[in-house]
Amino acid sequence: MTGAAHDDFGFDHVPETDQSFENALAKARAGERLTVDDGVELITTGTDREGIDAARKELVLEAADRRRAEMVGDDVTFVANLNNNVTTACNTGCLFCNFKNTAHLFESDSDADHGGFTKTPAESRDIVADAVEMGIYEVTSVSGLHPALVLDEEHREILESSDNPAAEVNYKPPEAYDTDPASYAEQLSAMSVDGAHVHSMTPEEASHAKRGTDWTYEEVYRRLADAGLDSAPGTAAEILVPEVREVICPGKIGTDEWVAGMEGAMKAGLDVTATIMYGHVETEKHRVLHLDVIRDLQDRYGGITEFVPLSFIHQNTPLYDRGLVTGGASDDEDELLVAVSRLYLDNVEHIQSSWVKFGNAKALKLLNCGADDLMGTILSEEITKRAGGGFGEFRSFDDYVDMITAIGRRPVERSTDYRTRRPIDPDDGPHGPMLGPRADGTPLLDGRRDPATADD
Ligand SMILES: C[S@@+](CC[C@H](N)C(=O)[O-])C[C@H]1O[C@@H](n2cnc3c(N)ncnc32)[C@H](O)[C@@H]1O
Ligand SMILES: Nc1c(NC[C@H](O)[C@H](O)[C@H](O)CO)[nH]c(=O)[nH]c1=O
Ligand SMILES: N[C@@H](Cc1ccc(O)cc1)C(=O)O
Ligand code: SF4
Repeated sequence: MTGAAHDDFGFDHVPETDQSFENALAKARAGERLTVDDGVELITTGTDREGIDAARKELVLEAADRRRAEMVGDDVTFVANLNNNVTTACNTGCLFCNFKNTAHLFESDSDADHGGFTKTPAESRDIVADAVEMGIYEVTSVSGLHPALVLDEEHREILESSDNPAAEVNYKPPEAYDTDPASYAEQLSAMSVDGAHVHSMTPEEASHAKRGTDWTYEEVYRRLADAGLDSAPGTAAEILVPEVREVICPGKIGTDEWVAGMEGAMKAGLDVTATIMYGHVETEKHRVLHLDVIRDLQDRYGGITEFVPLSFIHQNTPLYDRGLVTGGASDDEDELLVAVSRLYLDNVEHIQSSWVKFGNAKALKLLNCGADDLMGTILSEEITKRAGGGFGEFRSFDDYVDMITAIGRRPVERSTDYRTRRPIDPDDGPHGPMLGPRADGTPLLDGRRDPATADD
């Protein structure tokens, strides 16, 4: 359990099972498909005891580490990428998020100093072009749901012909704002510099790109793919159980809609990732129910390239300010979440360990608890930083090689879809990217270290 008094929320889903820890562990070791009850036993280290049992935890971590080695071997992958968030303007009001700024503050007649930003497509293109020149393979772009953002001009016409667009569909024309973000199509096309892989449009953003129309998610993602989208991030997942979403993100799309969005992306031929954002008000049962939604989706479509555990960063968030939580997940909880993700998601190959959320030391530890991927260089970070995280905004290739070889594993540069992989010889430095459209092995950051990372 995390820093929340679960009783306060009156949740229906509590960690009680008809299974024993020993049975669940035996099934996990044998590679049998786990039930929700099995998952709950493993993630709690047994519902027959209060708190986490240290010896049992080690057994779960060991089983997950072994499963990781069998499924994907000992390589640790990472991608040369850039985060380019287009705008922080958002009215959705998620209580775990401090990335957003209320959209009316961006209007031309507001003189409030909101501290956020909106980029034009030309600005996005320049930022991405610089990073592509440095050698990145992928640009990841996730943003607030700016009321002026539309899928394309046809979408804008539909929204502008609505009688009361602001109230009905969260649309305001670009003229109302200081900066015009243009359309998703224009932003995606601007970021497709020299064929860089564009990883963007979460199901929440796709829902925004579809508002006020009768388009299906598949059609929305097809249009976005035509504009330059290559794969979609499965964020906005948070915890895919309605009673948790009601507390932490009542303004967001529901569980079924999130699944429909992901299905639409996969039907449109795109790869997707899947995430969990945990360590706030949810119980261990909710975590496992979430894994069950992801495993079921992957059984049906098979397009999920990786699962990304995002540990809640609490410091500057409404959930913490309002006393709904007193902190985030403990180290034990992070380790067990990663391990049980590996054991439960028998159909997802890659589990990501995020240095942004965990810091270097814990991110490396998690590579021995079931994870096999260490994310990307990202070069810029806003979501965690604004929430109060302190693990910096980038990692260089030399950082990656040092970290991964320090735990006795082999560093491998990957493409977003993991199909292209380049093992790196640690002795042949300095190291730089080779897979991006303009990459030639020159160090991305010529030996720079992120000041925020010192010795975490
Ligand atoms: C900030 S949103 C941007 C994209 C889009 N607005 C959406 O909600 O999908 C992307 C994701 O960041 C994650 N996130 C936001 N605040 C966080 C926090 N305080 N700690 C950990 N993850 C967070 C959530 O999982 C969220 O879905
Ligand atoms: N886990 C975090 C990520 N993960 C996404 C990766 O950087 C990459 O885009 C993906 O693996 C597809 O190749 N990104 C963040 O900015 N912060 C994280 O915590
Ligand atoms: N946006 C997420 C990270 C993320 C991005 C892309 C992904 O495919 C997965 C996760 C965060 O920083 O919290
Ligand atoms: S998580 Fe996304 S949708 Fe929710 S408030 Fe933050 S930016 Fe907006």
